[in-house]
Amino acid sequence: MRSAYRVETVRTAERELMARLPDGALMQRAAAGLAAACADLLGRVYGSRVVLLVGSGDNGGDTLYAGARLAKRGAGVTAVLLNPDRTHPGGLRALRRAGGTAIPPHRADRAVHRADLVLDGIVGIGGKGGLRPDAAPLAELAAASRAAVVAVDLPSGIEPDTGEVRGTAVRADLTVTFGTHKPGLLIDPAREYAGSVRLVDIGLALPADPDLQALQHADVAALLPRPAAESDKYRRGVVGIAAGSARYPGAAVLAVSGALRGGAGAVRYVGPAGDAVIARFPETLVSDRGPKRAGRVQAWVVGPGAGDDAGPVAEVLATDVPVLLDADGLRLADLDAVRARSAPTLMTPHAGEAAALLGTSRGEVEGARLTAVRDLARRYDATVLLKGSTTLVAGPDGGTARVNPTGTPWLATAGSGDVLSGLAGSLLAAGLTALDAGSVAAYVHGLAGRYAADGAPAGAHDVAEAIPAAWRDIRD
Ligand SMILES: NC(=O)C1=CN([C@@H]2O[C@H](COP(=O)(O)OP(=O)(O)OC[C@H]3O[C@@H](n4cnc5c(N)ncnc54)[C@H](O)[C@@H]3O)[C@@H](O)[C@H]2O)[C@@H](O)CC1
Ligand SMILES: Nc1ncnc2c1ncn2[C@@H]1O[C@H](COP(=O)(O)OP(=O)(O)O)[C@@H](O)[C@H]1O
Ligand SMILES: [K+]
Repeated sequence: MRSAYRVETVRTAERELMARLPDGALMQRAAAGLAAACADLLGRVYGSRVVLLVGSGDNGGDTLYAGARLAKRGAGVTAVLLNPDRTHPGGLRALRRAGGTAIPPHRADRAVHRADLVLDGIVGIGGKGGLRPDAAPLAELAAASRAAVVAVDLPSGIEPDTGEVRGTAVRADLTVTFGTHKPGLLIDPAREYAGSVRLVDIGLALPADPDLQALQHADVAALLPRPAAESDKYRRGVVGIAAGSARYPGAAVLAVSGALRGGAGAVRYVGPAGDAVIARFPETLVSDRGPKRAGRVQAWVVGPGAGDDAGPVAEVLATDVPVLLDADGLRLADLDAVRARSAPTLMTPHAGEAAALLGTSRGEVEGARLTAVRDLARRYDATVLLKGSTTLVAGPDGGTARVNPTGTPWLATAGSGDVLSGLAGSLLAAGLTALDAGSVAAYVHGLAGRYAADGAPAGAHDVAEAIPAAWRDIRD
């Protein structure tokens, strides 16, 4: 499990640790880890040209001490001081003692241009909003140089708690972060500014419940349903798919294709696309008499390709089993009916659908995904999986949210969301909680997407066909 904590929590943990350690010890741990990561990146430290962009807080302090360590190993180190009078005094002293030099921002051009490595120590977790006007040009200089850029703790200018980028921010090749990941490092758009992320342990004791978690192979493996010796198809769970329409029969086929590979013992299809479903998947139990009369299921998926027929959506919402609401179903569902449910509801909007539900724009949702997914979960009293370049899952209780670490932009292909909804519905029927079903489905689907595409375009049905390989890979 990879965990991320918001700034307030990090600050508390830092205070507690600092109270037990000699002055400056924590900063030395951070600087040592940072210098080691820079040395790895440089390959050869001796003779390299390193430029430090130094703001007036402790983020600048870390950077100066790391610069001093690199200077001692023979690097030529130049610090650009944004605010010379308020620079971390100990850090600056250490750098000078090690042979480094300091220059004002108006002389930064030439130094950055010639650098092999630029360290961004402008601002860390003390930052708010995009970079200020005096700092923004330094981010632009770093972007224009051929140097590798290492962000110290986080790329200056991003919002650490949310991953929003509201103005100019530094674009890094590598971010060396201290103590714990910050949510923003894992969520687009900020994630893109961070490059690859390396965590340096500084000994923080953090609470049990992080703000954000990314499942990894072992976590997913432990959650995947596995038939026991005495299983039968009903005990493994039956998933009902109420999807497709005369106009969009393919959505039904794709949702079923995901459901058949998601661990339920049987898939029941209800709707007008039964012929298309049976032609492709003869193992499906098909009915056209509506969800209420379809027979017992352990979870429903409703909405993909449903068109404008609100009837099945209302029928499914009135049941007492878990329901996954997707696509047209999101638009057709009555807010009060969702809120009134006693069994779990999992909603799976993409950014456009989330924006429509929240009464905002797609851009707003994509710029502040964590805020959007949490708002929706609270408003609908449901678990929400927000799809896109970063997939997030949040429960209605405001507890730990999940961020999906797998996936590929090749998944942005028509119908791949239908496969995801079938897969997640199947996991719900197999007994996973809504949060686990959503995050496990996103993980497997993201991996299947990578296998299916393998660097070339793939269709949604290819993604469904790659699910068993992804599953096996996770299991092994
Ligand atoms: N507190 C601790 O014990 C430790 C802190 N560490 C470092 O300390 C950092 C936090 O230090 P601080 O609390 O001093 O805060 P920062 O150094 O992150 O930021 C504060 C400085 O940035 C300026 N600033 C704020 N917003 C800005 C913006 N939008 N544009 C430009 N400048 C802006 C402020 O005026 C202030 O001078 C961490 O990110 C980490 O790098 C590490 O040394 C580990 C230990
Ligand atoms: N840029 C992207 N990077 C990674 N995954 C993406 C990206 N864009 C979309 N996806 C994924 O592709 C799938 C598309 O689902 P959706 O938008 O519902 O499409 P459709 O309605 O055509 O099925 C989702 O799993 C989503 O997370
Ligand atoms: K920084």
